[in-house]
Amino acid sequence: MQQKWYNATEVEVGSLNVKRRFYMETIEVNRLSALAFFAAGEKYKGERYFWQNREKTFTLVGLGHAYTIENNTGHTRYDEVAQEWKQLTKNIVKEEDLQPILFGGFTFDPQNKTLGEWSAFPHSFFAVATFQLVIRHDKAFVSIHYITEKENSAQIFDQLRQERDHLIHAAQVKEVKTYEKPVMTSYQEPYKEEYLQSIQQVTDCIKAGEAQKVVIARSLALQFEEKVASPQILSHVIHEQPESYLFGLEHDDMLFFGASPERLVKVEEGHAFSSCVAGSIRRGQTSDEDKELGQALLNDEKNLGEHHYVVEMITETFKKNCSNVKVPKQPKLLKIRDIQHLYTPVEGILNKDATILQLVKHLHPTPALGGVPRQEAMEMIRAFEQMNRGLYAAPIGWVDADGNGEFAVAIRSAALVGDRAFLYAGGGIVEDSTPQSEYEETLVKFRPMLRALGGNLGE
Ligand SMILES: C=C(O[C@@H]1C=C(C(=O)O)C=C[C@H]1O)C(=O)O
Ligand SMILES: [Mg+2]
Repeated sequence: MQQKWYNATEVEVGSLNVKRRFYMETIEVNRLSALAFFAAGEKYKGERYFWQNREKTFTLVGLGHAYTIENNTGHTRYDEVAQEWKQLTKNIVKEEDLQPILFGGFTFDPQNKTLGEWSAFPHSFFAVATFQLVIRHDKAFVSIHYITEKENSAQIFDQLRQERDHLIHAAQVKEVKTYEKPVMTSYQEPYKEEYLQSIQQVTDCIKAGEAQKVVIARSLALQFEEKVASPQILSHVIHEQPESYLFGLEHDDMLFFGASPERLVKVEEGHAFSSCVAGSIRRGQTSDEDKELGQALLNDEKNLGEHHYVVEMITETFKKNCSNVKVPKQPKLLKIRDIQHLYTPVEGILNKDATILQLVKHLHPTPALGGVPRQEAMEMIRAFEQMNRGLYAAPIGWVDADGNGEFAVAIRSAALVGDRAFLYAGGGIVEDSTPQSEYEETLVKFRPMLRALGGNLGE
């Protein structure tokens, strides 16, 4: 077991300029199960997270909060998080695999005042984990982070080391535990009529020239026989949705989780990447039918319209923040288990003064989840949707202290609160949208999380 140790560094954090010491230690460990590591941290329930990138080359698990950055401000929230993170990490020694990671998300819309399952959730919520597991290209590292105002912390740190060793031991299992799916006792589509009507109304507004595209979403409400545990759900999310970002973020009694195919932004050593994912059709029953559906999607005016707005906006944002911006002229197909989308990757070289959190600030919400023009679309979403999106359709992901990081758009997602779950899905409404087909599109988009939760929609 290779062991690396950093001396404690003293950094000043927060607006009060309290002197805090930031202790960290990282060790490389033999292969272990990320899910078993998450489950072993039961003691930290409410303060855990799980993340895996689309390519499955980077897995991140956090147990316990060494430090959190939270705020409830509006447009300044991105800069505030960036500022506090910079303060916290400015004096630490940085190496790729051996540095603290900040994981969390920004809610979809701080101006939405609708009450519900998200009422207690901060509009920015990020954490540095007490125990952080990183699996990168088959190498696993476990870090302890301890941030304190106390002068003498040697004893506490020793206790954390013991705890870490237990967690690692529990996660180095030969066979990962399998979990049953929860037993669902009720399935509801709240405000279904209002949703169908809103699609008509939004389409009418678009025809009247009030906006060009608006993404309207709705939720499913599920009830289970008993409380559902986070590892139980994550085990099914992991196994059933291999082609996506997988994420789970606990906050008090809630687990927000999902499997999203959509990258908002990734920054790696000065290169920035985004993806335009908009326009949808179901998968075929046979490979011939699947190809036909894909071809139909690539040539469908309505879906090309939905897609085009996203490409235009992301390209424009990249041109303001990057050089060498590359965007293919035609979308490709992105095929995932239940659905196929139109997909256009965008990339560039980040300008010297640009950062990943700035890109998140400018990109969110893209017209894939908000609309065009942005402000008008956001107002219509606030007016028509009978829910608060919380982290659904919002940026979720991580940054390190070097400015690398990745954010997914948290779609195909759900919030689990005790014995209840809320699933979210929507679609891009344009001039020629119809309520019934949009409704059906949301049913397809609910499928992955519904399946993970033990339900199905007549598949
Ligand atoms: C809004 C969602 O997805 C977005 C809307 C899409 C569409 O309308 O075609 C496709 C992908 C996403 O950009 C969702 O999954 O809830
Ligand atoms: Mg659509």
